[in-house]
Parts: sequence; structure tokens; C-alpha cells
Amino acid sequence: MEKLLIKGGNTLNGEVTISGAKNAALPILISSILTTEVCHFDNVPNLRDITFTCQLLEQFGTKVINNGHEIQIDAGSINSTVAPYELVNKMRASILVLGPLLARFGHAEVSLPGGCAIGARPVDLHIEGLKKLGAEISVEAGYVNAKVDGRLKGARIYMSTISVGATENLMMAATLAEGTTVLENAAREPEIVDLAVCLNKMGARISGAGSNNITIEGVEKLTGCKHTILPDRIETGTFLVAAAVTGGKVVCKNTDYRLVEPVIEKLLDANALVTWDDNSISIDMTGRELKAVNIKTLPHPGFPTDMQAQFTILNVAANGVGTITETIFENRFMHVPELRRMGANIQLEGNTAICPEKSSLMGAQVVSTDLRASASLVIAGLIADGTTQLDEVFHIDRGYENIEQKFVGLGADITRVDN
Ligand SMILES: CC(=O)N[C@H]1[C@@H](OP(=O)(O)OP(=O)(O)OC[C@H]2O[C@@H](n3ccc(=O)[nH]c3=O)[C@H](O)[C@@H]2O)O[C@H](CO)[C@@H](O)[C@@H]1O
Ligand SMILES: C=C(OP(=O)(O)O)C(=O)O
Repeated sequence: MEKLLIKGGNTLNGEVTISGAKNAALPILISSILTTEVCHFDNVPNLRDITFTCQLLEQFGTKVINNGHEIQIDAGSINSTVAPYELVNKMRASILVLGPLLARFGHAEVSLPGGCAIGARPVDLHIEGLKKLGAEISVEAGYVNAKVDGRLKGARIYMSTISVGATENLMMAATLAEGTTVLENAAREPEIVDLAVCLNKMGARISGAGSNNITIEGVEKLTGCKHTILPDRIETGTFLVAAAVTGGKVVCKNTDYRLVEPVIEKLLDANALVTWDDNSISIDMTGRELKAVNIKTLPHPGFPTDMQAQFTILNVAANGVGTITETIFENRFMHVPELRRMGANIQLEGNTAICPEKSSLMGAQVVSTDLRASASLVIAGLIADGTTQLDEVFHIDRGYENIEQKFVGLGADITRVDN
């Protein structure tokens, strides 16, 4: 089992290049199912979740050429529309194949993804939305079985909860439906906009992505495309927070401040000096006192839940009282018990984590429970006295490319060991 050994005490300084966004790359790679023509994607992050996605696509009979950051997908030869438990189980986003398979082939059998450390994460909105588009769906033996005679039919779909995944699944399915679909109360995340831009390059007719109402005029077929994945706003935010808590000075390159405005706002509240230009963001914490902040997670353009764990450690390291309220997932404080084992004073009251004062941390053996919890534990290790051992590091590799190498490039002392 691989582990990270993090020796605390180094201030982060220098430049780090941000990779493409995991949460854009996953649906965009999957969108290639919608066409028989070849799709070329670049700025794809090199992550475990991307490897899983390629394996899932290959399982359908798709030809995938993976050159690291450039991936070419030819879904012209798909011969199966079954997504088995063994693959779906490894990555929840696999449910996103349901809409595209159904739209192109008229049938799909996709294992239910199940819950994960951060919450139950049902897929009812995906299923109900596809039913509105005319699909017959049953759930049996842990599988979603979906079929439609002929093409899906455009419909008005109101989603009672704002869901990134349901918006993406339904948007992809509706591209090949007969007639017009309107997604109401849609999620507005930048990754949804990137997916819509990519689908439109393939010949889809989508407008309104980035707003609460997305309109999709169905077309008979889609074509191949070339698309560059947008920068990862969560990786960007993670490095900005790490720089802030170590009192460092870091430039994040190949990113876009417009993607991280809610995060920058909170870093400014924390007394960081943050500046930006068109494709980089700089943070300078030299000689400045870190101040605790109050945060409530919300769907975009609110503060992202995927940055909540990183700001928890910021509050642990900051002066003053800070509160963080998680409203998206019911169990997203798995990092708190581990941070407490390092000496963090964090009180949990319902869905709010309160840091009443600045805590001094000591290195400890801690375990990753999910992707962003792991990121917060790495940041904690950077400021702890002594060495922190982070176990079950595969969680972090799901969503951060070369995490330790990027931190080492900024002056951190992190090594990966395998025993
Ligand atoms: C691969 C990817 O892009 N993952 C992101 C995506 O996950 P994901 O797409 O799974 O998250 P959703 O936006 O769907 O989830 C938001 C809330 O809606 C609930 N829900 C969702 C679907 C459904 O059918 N029924 C239902 O009740 C979920 O349990 C959750 O409480 O958005 C989350 C919220 O920004 C992020 O944390 C994840 O990083
Ligand atoms: C929760 C996350 O991802 P996923 O939806 O893939 O589990 C995340 O990226 O923080």
C-alpha cells in the first residue's frame, strides 16, 4: 500500500502548473459515446479516475489511445452497453454513461454506483429525468436497466435538487433526443459549461449552460471533435490554501481566476494577498496573519463543497474563530477525526465544523477516507511538527495529478513509499 510521508515546517514558494479538471474530463470523455466519429481531448489530467474511465469505455468496445494528457476516443465500434459493478464501483461518475448509451443505442444496463464516504449520493434525479425523456427504466439486482423504442423525446425536466451529475447525464442524453429539452433548476458548475461547449463542437445545440435553465435542441447525430479540458479549479484552490497556511508565496499557472472566485473571496477574508492575470493566480502570505473564515458550501456559484476540507485545515491554522457549514453532502467531515488526532481543536455541531482557536499540529499516522479529506491531511502535514504518514493514498490519486511532485516543486518535503 502506498503512503505519503510529509515532513512539516517548510514554507511553500514558487510556481505550480495546474492540470485539467477531473470533473470536466470525466463527463467529456464519456460524451464520446454519443458519436461514431473520433474525438480528441487534450489537457486531460493524468489521474486514477481517468484510467478507470478509459477502462469503462474500452469495456463497451471503444478504442482509446491514451497519450497521457492527450486522449483519443473512437466509439464507432461499441458492442456492449453494459457497465458492470466492478468498474462502476471504482468511480461514481461512471453513472454518466447511462444517458449517452441510452441516447445512442436505445438501451443500457449500468450498475448502481452506491454510496461513498461523503454521503449516500442517490441517482434518482438521473433516472427520473431519463424517464421524462421517454425511457423505460427498472432497477433490478443493483443495476439500472434502461431502454427506449426509437429515439428519446425532448421534454421539460425540473430537478428538485441541484445536481451536477444529473444535469450532465440528462444534457448528454438530450443531445440526440427528438425535439427540445429544457433542464430547469440545472447545476451551473463551470465543468457543465465545458461539457456543453464540447458537445456543441460535436454538433449539439445547447444553450443556457452555466444558468439554471439549459435548452437542448436534439439532433440526429453528433460528430467527432477536438477539445481542451478547462483547468481544475479545485486543484487550484488546494494549492492556494496550502500556500496560505504555510505562510508562502505561490503562483498557480495554467488556471483561471474566474473559476475560483468564491475561493479567492474567502482567501482575501483570511487576509491573504491574492492577485491574478488571465491564466495565473498568485498568493502571497509573507508576514501576514492568517485569519479564520466562515463558510457555507453551496452549488456553484456558491462556495464549492470540494474545497471544504481544505478550508477546515485553514481554519485550524488561523487566528480567530472559524465555522464551516456543509450543505451538499451529509457526511463530509471525515477529515475532522483525523485532524483531531494531529492536535486540531475542531468541534462538530450537526453539519457545522467550528474551529474556536488556532491549533498547533503534530505529525501522526492518518488515513485518507476520500479525495478532498486526503488533500486536507496533506496540507495539515505541511504545517505539523514532525512527520505525518498518510495511508490509503489512492484516494488522492483519484483527483490530484503528481500531488507530491507538485508540492516538492514548491519546497515541501513529501515522499511516497510503498510498503
Ligand atoms: C465527478 C463530479 O463531477 N463530481 C462532483 C459532482 O458530484 P455529483 O454529480 O455526484 O454531485 P451532485 O451535484 O449530483 O450532488 C449534489 C447533491 O444532490 C444529491 N443528489 C444527486 C443526484 C440525485 O439523483 N439525487 C440526489 O439527491 C446528492 O446526494 C448531493 O447531496 O458534484 C459534487 C457537488 O458539487 C462534487 O462534490 C463532486 O466533486
Ligand atoms: C467528490 C468528488 O468526486 P466524485 O464525485 O468523483 O466522488 C470530488 O472531486 O471531490
